Amino acid sequence: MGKKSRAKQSGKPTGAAIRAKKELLKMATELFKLGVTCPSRQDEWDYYLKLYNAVQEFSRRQSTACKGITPSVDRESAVDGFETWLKESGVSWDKLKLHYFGGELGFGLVAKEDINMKSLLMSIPRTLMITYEEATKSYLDEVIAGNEVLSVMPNVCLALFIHCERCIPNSKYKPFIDIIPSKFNTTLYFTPEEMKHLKGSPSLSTAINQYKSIVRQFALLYQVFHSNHQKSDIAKIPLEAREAFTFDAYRWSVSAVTTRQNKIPTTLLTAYNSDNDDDELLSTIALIPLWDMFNHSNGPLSTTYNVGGKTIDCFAMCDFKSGEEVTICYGGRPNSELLIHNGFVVTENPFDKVKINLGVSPKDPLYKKRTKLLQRLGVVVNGQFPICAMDSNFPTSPDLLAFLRVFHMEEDGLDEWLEKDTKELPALREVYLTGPLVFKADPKMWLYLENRVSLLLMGLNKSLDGELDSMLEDKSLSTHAKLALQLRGEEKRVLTACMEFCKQFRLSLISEKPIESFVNGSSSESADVKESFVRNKVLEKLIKKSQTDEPNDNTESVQNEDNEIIQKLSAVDIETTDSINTTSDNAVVT
Ligand SMILES: C[S@@+](CC[C@H](N)C(=O)[O-])C[C@H]1O[C@@H](n2cnc3c(N)ncnc32)[C@H](O)[C@@H]1O
Repeated sequence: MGKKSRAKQSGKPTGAAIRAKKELLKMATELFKLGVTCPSRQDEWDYYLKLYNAVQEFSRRQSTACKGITPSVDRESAVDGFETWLKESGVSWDKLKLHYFGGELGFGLVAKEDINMKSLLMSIPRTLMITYEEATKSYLDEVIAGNEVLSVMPNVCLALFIHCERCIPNSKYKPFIDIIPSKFNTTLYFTPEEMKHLKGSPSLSTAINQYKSIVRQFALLYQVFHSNHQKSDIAKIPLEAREAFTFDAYRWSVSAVTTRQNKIPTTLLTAYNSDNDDDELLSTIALIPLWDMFNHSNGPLSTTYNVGGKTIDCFAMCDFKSGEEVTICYGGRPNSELLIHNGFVVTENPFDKVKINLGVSPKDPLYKKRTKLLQRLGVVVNGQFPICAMDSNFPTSPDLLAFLRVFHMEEDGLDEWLEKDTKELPALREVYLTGPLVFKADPKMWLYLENRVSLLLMGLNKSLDGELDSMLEDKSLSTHAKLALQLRGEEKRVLTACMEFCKQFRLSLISEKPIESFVNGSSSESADVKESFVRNKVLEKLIKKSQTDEPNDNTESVQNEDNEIIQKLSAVDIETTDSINTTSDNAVVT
């Protein structure tokens, strides 16, 4: 008998298997290095393709070298087992039944009878939930405590714990895990062909950053599992979970967390002062069976945590007719977050926001003074500011207004505001200003924002060409591609409304009171002419730029232009924190 077959028979790894594992470990190190790279905005698409291909290559090698596979269960056949498990655990949900809607929605809950607003729909005991606290008390305890990433990232721990429980055949959570979808529509599941439909949207960078974070976490955890598997903290993690730790398995658990997790109070609650309003200290994250089968629609939050009974209690957020789908509200999330973390987009979402990058250039001669005033206002000098859907409010946030006003101040204005008492500073955050506080530069500020937003719109419109509806009906496009297009369509709606608001607001400012200093000694009529000249000049340059660049963030290279206004159109690269950015404040009111 040869060496190879003897090794096979004894169950010991062969030389080839050892070499393959070493090779994978080396590749994981490279993947990690690639995952910590920070590409510039211009390079991010190429970077994403490189990272995506590296992950594909890793997965291909891993699937031939390793025997571990994560179990995959058909959801519909898991329903009976799930319902029996709920019944045996004493969960009562008599007014509802599970229903499979198919398509994007998957499962949901339907009313078995007419339901009145505020009636109790279900109570789920804490003992059935998969929580971060449970993970820290499990076979993962030592590795969580000893690893610098895991010890500070509960959502990563929860994802890892779910992965492990999914691999353990006799897990107590098996009936729950079996009913979770086997695939998701989060952007982690997008191919580059699908992701490319996000080009032009500011959400592309966020989606790429999210992908990058998850690759980095995967590569790190792979190394932890495989570089020293004899260490006691690693050895106690079930072998089947370590063997089946693939990128596909990790993105599944991450997506299970981001689409289904919620905050509940920590069991350490009594250890803290109950007056403490630091939410982070008081809450932990959990996957809540059955409650996580509710789909989302807008409405009031209607779930509470019952401290005495240790249950989450969910109440009807409105009346529902028998046979109607019963939904809850996941909270006020913008569409870009909904797509990236939850895998869906809401049409005319009143909580929608589109982020724009703004920053004061260090080359600005007034950089120090602007920075000082922004710091006094508690507003970032370089950062992302949201443009909000007009449905519920103004498109601008108070911070954005304050930033823009400081950004447009002349030196004497900056000096004046720097001398003011802190109590007076909030005026800079107001949309409407009256009396002596009217800012001379406000029309210029609204024009700037209008230009900045029209620039984003130009990027969004590229390849959308006003034909969104027909594109969404195109049967050759995948669900993911359509979700990306839908997101861009919604972002376009938000930005168009904002642009119109800026224009109307500026015109009303100019028409009510000609502002002399807006342009040198001019009347409001010549101010308009000058404005439109400047605007056209800005747009002309930006169009030129957007024709040669990736349309993601069109402002970056105009930073060095000599035109005063163009010079101010600066953009910054913001690295998102290392996180799996989970759904957090969905609906449990603690
Ligand atoms: C907490 S789960 C709800 C149950 C889920 N439908 C299932 O089949 O397991 C959240 C997921 O449901 C889907 N979903 C929820 N509300 C939706 C909506 N309004 N439109 C489209 N999909 C929705 C999304 O895929 C989301 O990630």
